[in-house]
Amino acid sequence: MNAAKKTVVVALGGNTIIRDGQEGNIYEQFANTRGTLNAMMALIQRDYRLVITHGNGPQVGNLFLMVESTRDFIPTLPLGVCVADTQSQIGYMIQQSLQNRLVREGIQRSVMTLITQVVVDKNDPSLTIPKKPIGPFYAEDKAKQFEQMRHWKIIGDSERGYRIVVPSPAPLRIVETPVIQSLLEKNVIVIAAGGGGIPVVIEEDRTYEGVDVVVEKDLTAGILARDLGAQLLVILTKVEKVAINFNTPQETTFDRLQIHEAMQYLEQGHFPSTTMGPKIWAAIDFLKSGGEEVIITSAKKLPDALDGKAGTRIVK
Ligand SMILES: NC(=O)OP(=O)(O)O
Repeated sequence: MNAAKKTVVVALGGNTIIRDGQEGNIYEQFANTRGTLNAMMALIQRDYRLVITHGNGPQVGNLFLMVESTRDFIPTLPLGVCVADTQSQIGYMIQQSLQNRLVREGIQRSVMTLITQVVVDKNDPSLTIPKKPIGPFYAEDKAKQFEQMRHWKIIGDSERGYRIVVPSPAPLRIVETPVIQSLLEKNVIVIAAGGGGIPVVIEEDRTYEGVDVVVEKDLTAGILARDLGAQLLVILTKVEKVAINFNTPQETTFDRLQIHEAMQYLEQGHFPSTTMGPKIWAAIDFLKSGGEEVIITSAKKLPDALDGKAGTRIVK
């Protein structure tokens, strides 16, 4: 093992892979996945030990709708299993896309997707409170129709429409952390804890049992980075920089934020709980537990952000 090598955990939003205005079919998802590879290559070229994690909000919502629409003919799948399903599906897209890019560039480095479980607290009240948006955005009338007919809880999400919400407890730890660590020591690029991790609780006899929730991937990325002793956490999203008064004439973006400033803006309500909020929480927790630096930016801007020419850096 090269002791000087630094570890980075990079988190891709599920909506980087299914984009606004697209149908979201698998060909679009593969193309969007390939569109993030320059960002991954920028980290590989800087010789980091690399862990990639990703969201699954749009994908797990679509799968949930597929399961619901066939429930009269085919046995249903619980939400936790839908998370497992999307973790492997998106992991496969990233793994194969990155392997092909490495082959084309003549770089010999293995890539592996790991089925990864995340422990949540059995007594967390959030296990039964729907708050995490998944799946497509609906117009208000369609959303109301779903609420009445299907008894799903639906909320307005980021002024772009209405989405189904599901419970989303806080992640505590990743079950497979030691395996990820040993793969990193062998210089394998690991895709892990996708979709926030497959949520499990620990039973009295220390066994794991799946639960039907979707964990926030930014929070999982933060604890994954913390527990791996990573130096850098990168959160890739739709915007280039963190902003306050977002989408208003007073919008102000940041090149650099200190923890106390990020905390202050969070408390002032600048970062919504379904978009930038979890990214800022993850950044603060990671830095407080030993991380060196967090970069929040878009996949396109990451190469520049690594050189300090784009994105927002959050530091201690
Ligand atoms: N699981 C999760 O947080 O996914 P998104 O980032 O796509 O919402």
